Amino acid sequence: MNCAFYLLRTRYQMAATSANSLSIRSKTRSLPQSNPHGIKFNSQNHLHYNFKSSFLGYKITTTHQQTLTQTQSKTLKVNASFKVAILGAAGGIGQPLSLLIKMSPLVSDLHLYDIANVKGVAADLSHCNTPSKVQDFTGNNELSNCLKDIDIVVIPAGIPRKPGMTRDDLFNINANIVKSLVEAVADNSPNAFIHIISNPVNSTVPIAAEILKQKGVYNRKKLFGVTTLDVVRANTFVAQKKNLKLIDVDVPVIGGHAGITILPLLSKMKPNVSFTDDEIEELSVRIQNGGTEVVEAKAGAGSATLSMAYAAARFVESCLRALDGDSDVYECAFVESEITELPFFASRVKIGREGVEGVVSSDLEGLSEYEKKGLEALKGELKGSIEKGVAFANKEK
Ligand SMILES: NC(=O)c1ccc[n+]([C@@H]2O[C@H](COP(=O)([O-])OP(=O)(O)OC[C@H]3O[C@@H](n4cnc5c(N)ncnc54)[C@H](O)[C@@H]3O)[C@@H](O)[C@H]2O)c1
Ligand SMILES: O=C(O)C[C@H](O)C(=O)O
Repeated sequence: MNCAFYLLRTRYQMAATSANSLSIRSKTRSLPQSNPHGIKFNSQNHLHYNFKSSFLGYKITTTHQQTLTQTQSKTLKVNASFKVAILGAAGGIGQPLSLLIKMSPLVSDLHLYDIANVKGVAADLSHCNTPSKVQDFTGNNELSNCLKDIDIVVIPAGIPRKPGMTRDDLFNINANIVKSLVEAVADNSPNAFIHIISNPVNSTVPIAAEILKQKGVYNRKKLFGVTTLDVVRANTFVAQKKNLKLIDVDVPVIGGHAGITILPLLSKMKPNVSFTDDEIEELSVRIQNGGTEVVEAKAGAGSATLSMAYAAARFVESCLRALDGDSDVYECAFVESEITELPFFASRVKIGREGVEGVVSSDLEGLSEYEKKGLEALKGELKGSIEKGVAFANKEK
């Protein structure tokens, strides 16, 4: 099975640390390490790497890399020891995401939960000869079993947009779905990393935080709004526009995940590329409207599912690497943050075994005039969405 996934790997130096908030400043920064790769599973479930590369960007240790350089081909034993649960696994995102996570060599157990049609999805997926054991769960009675001893919970449950809708139009239905699922996560896997995909992310993440607080198990380091798709889109659109090798392109995207709250930082991208003002405007608007572009093309049949599954799988894989002890994992995510005056903000974060170890605060320094204006313009909308989520979670306490 050959797949092409990309690893974003950057190096930063920790500048200041405190118990609750780390600030990371970029000092030396390598280009993204994005290696297309070939991977095979043999009959013992050992992985056979064809190149100096790995599944979904799983980073091979230096020792392994040296060995691989010498032999060009080597069988590695990878410890499949992490348990992942997907809530909303039978949906448009849930199904391809489940497949991508089923391919991960780091996952021992894959728990699929949905209110409908999940049995067939799990039966189908379970025939793939990759390490993880797949189990299906449905209905409230099975949710707690689904969530026992889970390391990462991914939540794509909820309704998608139709043309003409904003993400905020999904609030009334999805807020309740996220609330009830996060309550179950709090009761059954309070130490898990939680990845929220359900829109509107700018509100559903604050809802999740409030629910976890009410349950007395909130750990700000382990709650993530998944904004990886914005980065994936930015990398793709910029590489196309400037005729760059995709493997080299790394565009940080900050703020939130809706309209103007999505702020790509073209001045901070790698490689260092110059843009005309028109190019900056055109690219920024396209990245901000990427979701709408797909919603309109699907013409009522939903929103991005395949690219979202790809992006979410990349984020899960990064967190698995962090849990597995990789100390060099950076991704953009919407997290509780002190990088601005807003309580939640998407930026690059360093992820470790215990979750967010710090935010890359230097990304907000030295912004272009266009980015500075964009940053100020997004704050009002993002603040409103965060407050709406917090108010919802606390209204019936
Ligand atoms: N964060 C992002 O970048 C991003 C990108 C794309 C889509 N999304 C959002 O992801 C969500 C899902 O999109 P989709 O296209 O997969 O939708 P979908 O309708 O295809 O799938 C949603 C799934 O959730 C299930 N579900 C509903 N209520 C549930 C509950 N209480 N418990 C468990 N499962 C439940 C449904 O049965 C369905 O299988 C939407 O809210 C969409 O806006 C976010
Ligand atoms: O646009 C949407 O509604 C789905 C998602 O948030 C996206 O960015 O594709």
